[in-house]
Amino acid sequence: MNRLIEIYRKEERLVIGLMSGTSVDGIDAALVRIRGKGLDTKIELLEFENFSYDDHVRERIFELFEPSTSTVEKICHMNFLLGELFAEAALKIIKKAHMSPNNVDLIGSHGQTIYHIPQIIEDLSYRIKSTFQIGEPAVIAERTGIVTVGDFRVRDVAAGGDGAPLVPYTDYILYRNPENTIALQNIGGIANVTVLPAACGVEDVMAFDTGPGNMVIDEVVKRVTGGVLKYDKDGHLASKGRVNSQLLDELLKDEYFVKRPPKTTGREYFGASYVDRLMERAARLNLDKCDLVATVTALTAKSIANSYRDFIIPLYKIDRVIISGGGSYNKTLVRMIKEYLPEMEVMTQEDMGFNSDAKEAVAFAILANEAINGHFNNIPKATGAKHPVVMGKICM
Ligand SMILES: Nc1ncnc2c1ncn2[C@@H]1O[C@H](COP(=O)(O)OP(=O)(O)OP(=O)(O)O)[C@@H](O)[C@H]1O
Ligand SMILES: CC(=O)N[C@H]1[C@@H]2OC[C@@H](O2)[C@@H](O)[C@@H]1O[C@H](C)C(=O)O
Repeated sequence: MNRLIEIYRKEERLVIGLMSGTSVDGIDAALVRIRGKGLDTKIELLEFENFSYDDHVRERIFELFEPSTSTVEKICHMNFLLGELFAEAALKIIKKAHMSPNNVDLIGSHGQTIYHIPQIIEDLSYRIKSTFQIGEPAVIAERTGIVTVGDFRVRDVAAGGDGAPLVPYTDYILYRNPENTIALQNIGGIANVTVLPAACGVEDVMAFDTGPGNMVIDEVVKRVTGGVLKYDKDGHLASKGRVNSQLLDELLKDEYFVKRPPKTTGREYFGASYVDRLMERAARLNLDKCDLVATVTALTAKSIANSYRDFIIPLYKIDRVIISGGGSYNKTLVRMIKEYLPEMEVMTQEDMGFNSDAKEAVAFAILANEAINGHFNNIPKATGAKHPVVMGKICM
């Protein structure tokens, strides 16, 4: 029988979700048991691991983000190399679960975003938005023998959306609550929020990127330590510094923070050139290392809090904020968010007994499951798409 029909007919599927985010720390792989579809989806996380990139691979991925260091040859090659690494991650997670590829029905792979242009560019007579994820799903299907769904974002972009954020759809399925309004705040390279009003329908879900998450902090830490540190572990450096309010206020005037949702951003906006300009301003103000790290940590915290005050609180009273992503381990950042939002209960996924790191990989397993069911899996209100679509390209 056609393998796709066989998978389609199953009531329960074993699905692997693969994700590499904007921080480029590694490939998250989650093995999930999924029953049902849409609002009836039930999941059980069976296995999870983050497979770190080695430093050389990470550097080569970073080269692709910058037009000055990227080439078509490097992109062409890395698309296939990452396909191999994603396939390897899938096979390792299967082995860790003491299973074989034959037991697994499906892989949902996000890939690696290397460029994202959510603003409309007028070209010829077309109005073009674009986004680009690599990590060839055909290679994953070939190496694992498992039907692989990849390249999710582009269909939403084709329908007029930003192709992001996509996790709000799975947040809606998994976290909606009849009594409480919940804000799910992810702090990865970029920070994004999903607001699930109490007893919401899918049309009530609000979601957008609030701005930088760890991206600016990581880059500043790399520069002030001469590359010795790659991130501010547990927020240690920031905890020793003092926030410079002059620089913070200047940074918060950025037009991205003023723009109303739906909106998304990425490394093209808050990456290396943004930090070049920021370092120049910091030098003029004579800021020491720890004060600078404290100030950019406050930038993430305050831009999150301001997003709530400007765009969410006028519409909904938030009962609980649940933080996920690597930023939830930065104690200084979490402390600052709590200080800037004193009226809210702020907790982390770990406080709730969940695995914060696995959240996005699990989301791509669910999005793949929806695709196989022919179920719409974007939220037009969050991405700005003109209508719901089924995202994901299927490699048999
Ligand atoms: N113990 C820790 N202390 C401080 N920061 C941490 C810690 N652990 C991870 N991080 C931060 O989290 C980042 C990785 O976060 P995460 O894996 O959620 O990002 P991502 O998924 O790549 O990004 P995105 O969600 O934007 O795609 C690291 O680059 C680092 O800055
Ligand atoms: C284009 C792209 O890769 N965007 C990512 C990025 O990382 C966080 C934020 O910006 C979010 O909008 C999105 O990822 C998550 C997984 C999402 O789509 O929900």
